[in-house]
Amino acid sequence: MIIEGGQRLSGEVTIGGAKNSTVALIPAAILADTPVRFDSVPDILDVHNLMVILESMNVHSTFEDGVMVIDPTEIVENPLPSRAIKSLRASYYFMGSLLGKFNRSTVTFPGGDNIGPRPIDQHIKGFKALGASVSENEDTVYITADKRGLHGAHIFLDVVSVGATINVILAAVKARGLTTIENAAREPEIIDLAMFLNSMGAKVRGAGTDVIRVEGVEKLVSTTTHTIIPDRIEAGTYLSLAAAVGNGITVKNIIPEHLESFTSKLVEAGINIKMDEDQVYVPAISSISAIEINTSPFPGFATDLQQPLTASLLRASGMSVVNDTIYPERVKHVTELKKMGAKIRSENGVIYVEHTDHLQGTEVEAGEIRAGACLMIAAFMAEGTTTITRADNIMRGYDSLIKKLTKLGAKVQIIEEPEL
Ligand SMILES: CC(=O)N[C@H]1[C@@H](OP(=O)(O)OP(=O)(O)OC[C@H]2O[C@@H](n3ccc(=O)[nH]c3=O)[C@H](O)[C@@H]2O)O[C@H](CO)[C@@H](O)[C@@H]1O
Ligand SMILES: C=C(OP(=O)(O)O)C(=O)O
Repeated sequence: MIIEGGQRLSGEVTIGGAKNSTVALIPAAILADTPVRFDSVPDILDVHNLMVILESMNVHSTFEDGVMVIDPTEIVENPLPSRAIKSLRASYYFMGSLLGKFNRSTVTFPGGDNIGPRPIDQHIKGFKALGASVSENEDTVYITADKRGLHGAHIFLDVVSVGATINVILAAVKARGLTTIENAAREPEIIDLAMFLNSMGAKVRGAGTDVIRVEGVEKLVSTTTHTIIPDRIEAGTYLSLAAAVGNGITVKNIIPEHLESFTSKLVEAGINIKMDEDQVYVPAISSISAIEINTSPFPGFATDLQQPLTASLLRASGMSVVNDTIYPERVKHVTELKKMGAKIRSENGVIYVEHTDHLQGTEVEAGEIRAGACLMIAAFMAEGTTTITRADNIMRGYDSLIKKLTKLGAKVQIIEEPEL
């Protein structure tokens, strides 16, 4: 990705469907006994890779103008394509959905972002509680239920995990009896998944609270289109961009409640945002105050938004402190920002951001999706040209990115499209 820095950006940007919902909804779709239809599907690399995985199971899908139709009625059990599986962390949701569908699943341990260790012990604990046996061989996980299939169970998650909460819901939705998940994650994407499953006849209650009850049903029949919620992380990224280089930017199609921990930090930094029912306006900013950020599970400040906002904080007077308690090793952006001249350092997982007058365009690497988003914002702040390598990491999760940025007046291009 090549970016010419130094211009102020302005205008409107419309947020797409949430990546972290979509990557759970697509694996969930194979549980259905009918075709399913989603709209507001983001045009991102993760979605195209998930379509490759579906096709390998003879599940045909189409994707046009944000509408995706998935037909799982002819699904067959096949080995999953390891390159596509390893391209995104969320392919681990096929563990839960294949287990729910066929009473067994074999999934290569997925990749995902380079953000530090990403254990799945809580997912495995949940599958075992539902009656499955689990074994691992190198990078493959084999999960099998006995002939009677999965049964409901009481599961207390030892850590608040989005991934484990979703995987247990997927496995439990067709299991015999009642499953109770305690200490469940409360992210909006979990509510979105529950709404989709319930629209097909599932009985998932309590999503959005820390106790979720799933009563197993035999059939899931889709009769409506499920509209995916707006991406709060994409919205937060454009809001960070607006704080960094905006000359008046409106971010449209948001759910303000999903962004409260983030927008309250903007307010704390002295940014005079104007919040409406489903959009937020950020005026041109003359000064930003230093702030402290601690990430935590929803409704706390999202781990996925510490990096984009860190770039904007280089403008702040004084020293900001960013502490990612979810993924303390998620500091890939720090060394790259330094190459651009940023006064920033990380010590024991805590990032210290000092006011930086001048950033210089250079070559930097997007080590993971949100580190990439941070570098993109820094590139717009910098003088001269910045080349971001491994930009495929950014394209994993930002809908129609080049089109949206160009509309705001950005000079940005991708010179080599990522391969599927
Ligand atoms: C709670 C939280 O902020 N979750 C974020 C996390 O979700 P993601 O689903 O990746 O991560 P989890 O919510 O599952 O993990 C949260 C924490 O629990 C730990 N853990 C998780 C599963 C497990 O079996 N064992 C275990 O110890 C993880 O190492 C991590 O420290 O990253 C995603 C991608 O950036 C974000 O969209 C999510 O909002
Ligand atoms: C880390 C992220 O994605 P994933 O969990 O898909 O790797 C993210 O969305 O910031």
